[in-house]
Amino acid sequence: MPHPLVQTARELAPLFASRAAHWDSTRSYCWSNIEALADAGIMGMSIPKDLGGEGASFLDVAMVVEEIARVCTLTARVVVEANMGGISAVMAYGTPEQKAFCAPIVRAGDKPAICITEPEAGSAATQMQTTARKQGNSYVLNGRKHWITGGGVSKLHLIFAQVLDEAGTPQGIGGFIVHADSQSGDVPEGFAVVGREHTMGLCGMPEAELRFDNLVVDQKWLLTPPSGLKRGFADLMTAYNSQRVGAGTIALGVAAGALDHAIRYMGEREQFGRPIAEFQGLQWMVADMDTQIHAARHLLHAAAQSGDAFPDMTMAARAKLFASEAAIKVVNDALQMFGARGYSSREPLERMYRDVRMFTIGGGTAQILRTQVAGSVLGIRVPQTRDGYVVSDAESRHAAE
Ligand SMILES: CC(C)(COP(=O)(O)OP(=O)(O)OC[C@H]1O[C@@H](n2cnc3c(N)ncnc32)[C@H](O)[C@@H]1OP(=O)(O)O)[C@@H](O)C(=O)NCCC(=O)NCCSC(=O)CCS(=O)O
Ligand SMILES: Cc1cc2nc3c(=O)[nH]c(=O)nc-3n(C[C@H](O)[C@H](O)[C@H](O)COP(=O)(O)OP(=O)(O)OC[C@H]3O[C@@H](n4cnc5c(N)ncnc54)[C@H](O)[C@@H]3O)c2cc1C
Repeated sequence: MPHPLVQTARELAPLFASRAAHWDSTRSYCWSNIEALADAGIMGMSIPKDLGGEGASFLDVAMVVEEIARVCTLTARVVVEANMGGISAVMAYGTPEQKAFCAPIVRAGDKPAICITEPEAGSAATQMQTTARKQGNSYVLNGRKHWITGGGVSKLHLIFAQVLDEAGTPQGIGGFIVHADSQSGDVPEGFAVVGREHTMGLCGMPEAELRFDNLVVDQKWLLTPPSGLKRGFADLMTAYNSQRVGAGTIALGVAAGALDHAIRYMGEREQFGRPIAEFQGLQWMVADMDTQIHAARHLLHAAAQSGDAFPDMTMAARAKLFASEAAIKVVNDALQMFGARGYSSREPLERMYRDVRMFTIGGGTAQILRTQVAGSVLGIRVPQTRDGYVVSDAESRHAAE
């Protein structure tokens, strides 16, 4: 039985569809859609009921995301970040104070920003240079983050940093909850949004560069992962697996929306005196598109339900990898079915094509996800640095005997 908010999302879809081209052409954030999402209870629907949320599962969220992504990729990304990734990490690992602080902000319409990537640390995220050095009861953050979705519009930020003790000795990677509202100017000293990318697609979403110059954060805002800071990165990425499922689901939704448009046009457009739906060349394309969409949905739903508190790493990687590559192909084929009309902004296909291209890049590239799946299937560690090593489970058992 789908969560009632799935039906609500379906009902909101025509409104979001009517506005999608506007956000894209004006490169503006979808504030009015967010108001509708917050009123409906979709912002923070995954937050537990005792903290004011709906207690919805990641599968529930995924089903809502697909409905919205069919018509507006931008709004779907907001829904993902308001329910998965950073906020889900806070809800799982946070102190009562951290949870009580963040939950109402998200329920009221904030999409938290997750700040992992840096100019010199993209795929190699563990090589991040941002530091958080202990000083009394605070941490002092210094560094830069790049490609931060929502930088300048998000209020909550989960900033990944190398944690140092007072002597400067590395303790591991931790996440810091920082409230900075650039819209109202309520920004802590030392926090700055220093640039915005001019992107190919998803144009209404700021992709920003942030800089921290001696940003002082009280120690109570350090999100301490359950295994401690030494394995902090692994725990934070475990929570991030939910967002990988979310990102894959956006790609799925865009593909499903593109197929809807293709089916419509195949019935409308006539050539050689008959609807183009009668040509077998296009019928077989439709069959392949439909098959890819169904396969992606099965993988994503299985991933959403896997793991304990969060989706299993391999299931999430496999599902996002498949869904993002399939979606790019499906949207490309849908655009092809429109002929020249697909290349024009009279139809949403050109926007969907630009939007969907991002999903084999953001959230772990297709190459990185393949490496993670391969490591898991082969049962080996697959470090990517030159001085890395590969030790199979069998070898390590042998060494231990
Ligand atoms: C993980 C990588 C950064 C590779 O780095 P390393 O080779 O240094 O690290 P590993 O040894 O592979 O991993 C260290 C440690 O963490 C565990 N780990 C890694 N990934 C996960 C995961 N997804 N889930 C759970 N645990 C994870 C790993 O098992 C190790 O633990 P042990 O030592 O074994 O105990 C690199 O592979 C990588 O993932 N790069 C991509 C970075 C990324 O995804 N960035 C996303 C930024 S946010 C974003 O893009 C938003 C876009 S969106 O719209 O969602
Ligand atoms: C629209 C968008 C939104 C984003 N939002 C966020 C966000 O909110 N927060 C955030 O922290 N980050 C965000 N990112 C950043 C994203 O996570 C990174 O772009 C991604 O992790 C890849 O890093 P990179 O771009 O530096 O590419 P690089 O790591 O420099 O990779 C360049 C190329 O080399 C390949 N490559 C790298 N290492 C290997 C390897 N070991 N094996 C094989 N191939 C390899 C990559 O696959 C890629 O093709 C976003 C990115 C985009 C495009």
